[in-house]
Amino acid sequence: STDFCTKYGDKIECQEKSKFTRYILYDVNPPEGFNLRRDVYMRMSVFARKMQQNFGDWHLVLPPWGQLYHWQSIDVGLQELLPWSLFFNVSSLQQFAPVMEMHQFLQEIGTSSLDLVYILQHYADAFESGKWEEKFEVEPCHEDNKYTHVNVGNYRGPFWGYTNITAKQVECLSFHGHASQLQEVIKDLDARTIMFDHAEIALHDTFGDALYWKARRSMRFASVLVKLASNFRSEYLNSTDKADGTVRPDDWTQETPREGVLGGPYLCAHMRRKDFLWGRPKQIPSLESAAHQIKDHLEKLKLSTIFIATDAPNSEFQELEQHLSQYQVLRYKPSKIVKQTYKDGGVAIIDQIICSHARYFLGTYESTFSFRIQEEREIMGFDSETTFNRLCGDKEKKCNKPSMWRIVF
Ligand SMILES: C[C@@H]1O[C@H](OP(=O)(O)OP(=O)(O)OC[C@H]2O[C@@H](n3cnc4c(=O)[nH]c(N)nc43)[C@H](O)[C@@H]2O)[C@@H](O)[C@H](O)[C@@H]1O
Repeated sequence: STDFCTKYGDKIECQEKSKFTRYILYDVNPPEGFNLRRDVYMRMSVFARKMQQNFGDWHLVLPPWGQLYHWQSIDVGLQELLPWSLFFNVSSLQQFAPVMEMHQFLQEIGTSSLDLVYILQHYADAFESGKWEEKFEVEPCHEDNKYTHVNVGNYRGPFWGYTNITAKQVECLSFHGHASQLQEVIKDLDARTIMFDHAEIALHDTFGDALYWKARRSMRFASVLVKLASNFRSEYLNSTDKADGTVRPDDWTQETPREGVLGGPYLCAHMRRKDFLWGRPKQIPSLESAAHQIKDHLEKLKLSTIFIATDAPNSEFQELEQHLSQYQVLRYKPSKIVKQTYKDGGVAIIDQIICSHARYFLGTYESTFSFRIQEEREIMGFDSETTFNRLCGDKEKKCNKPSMWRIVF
């Protein structure tokens, strides 16, 4: 088979292609938020795992976090080029798929010019034919993009905010199908470093089966965030893993199916506000109505403590507190040092961890932030009735419960 050669000073070393380490990189449509990006990661990790199983030593490079629209705090320093280890346990991820951080990739590869970038795009007629057909093809770009051709074999682009990364070739790839189809796209290429932009266009290979859940279970949070959440639970919510029945093995591969987990003696409501107020006006309750709904649940559950996870400004939180004055209403307020170290993403994860341990969870309609909490509770073994619930809009006639995506081992 073809050899790959690398130049070290004036020496050239060649190796058989199948034995050479090769790298897949990706990025996502800029406006997408943190929790949809986690979903895209799952698709890409399944794809990279299959590449490694079927076609040699392929690795997935974790795209650094940064510049997300929702990360608006100004008192936390730059929220750019953040490694995955700030939020997730990377060794856990590696037990599912061959992933590495960007800084490790840059160290290993010793060059910052990627061989090939594919910008995924939908087929122009993707939603017209109604016929399901997996296909892909290099085509002219349908829309403007942020890659510019500087000179032959040299493109500049966003590249997660790295100004020193460039690409040798950039193509638009019309794509329709599952992430695994990307195997067909690259398996016979000679490129060593291939990036997919707009990776969200590739769909999950399978949704909700054991492999999907393995990828999901491998996404353990960074242990320091778990610790910060545990400290808050024990200090303010009378909640410990031992008492709540949520003790888990450190290693996710050792986790087994569980049922009927109790959870801490509090209700958690994830109250998505901000852009959802105008994006989903019918399904987002007023603060007064949210308080009423929460009260009803507290009474049924005979609980008196409520934890609120929200992106709402403090003034809205205080108004909600007033409507619920006979109960204990809590919100996680990070210390300055926690906020500066773990930033908006880390604080959001701490909120998610606290909610995932509650006796009962109320989410927000179509929020991926709520979906990720639901999955966490499925993994831990909560009864689905305590998990798949949501706040309803003030005038919503038919307030359907969220779809139940039950865990499969
Ligand atoms: C309509 C879509 O909605 C999607 O939002 P949705 O799924 O809720 O969920 P996310 O994609 O996570 O985006 C919401 C972001 O807002 C902050 N946020 C939301 N809720 C909370 C909370 O309870 N606590 C804390 N600390 N932070 C919160 C957090 O930074 C989070 O990543 C957007 O990502 C898409 O771009 C799009 O706008």
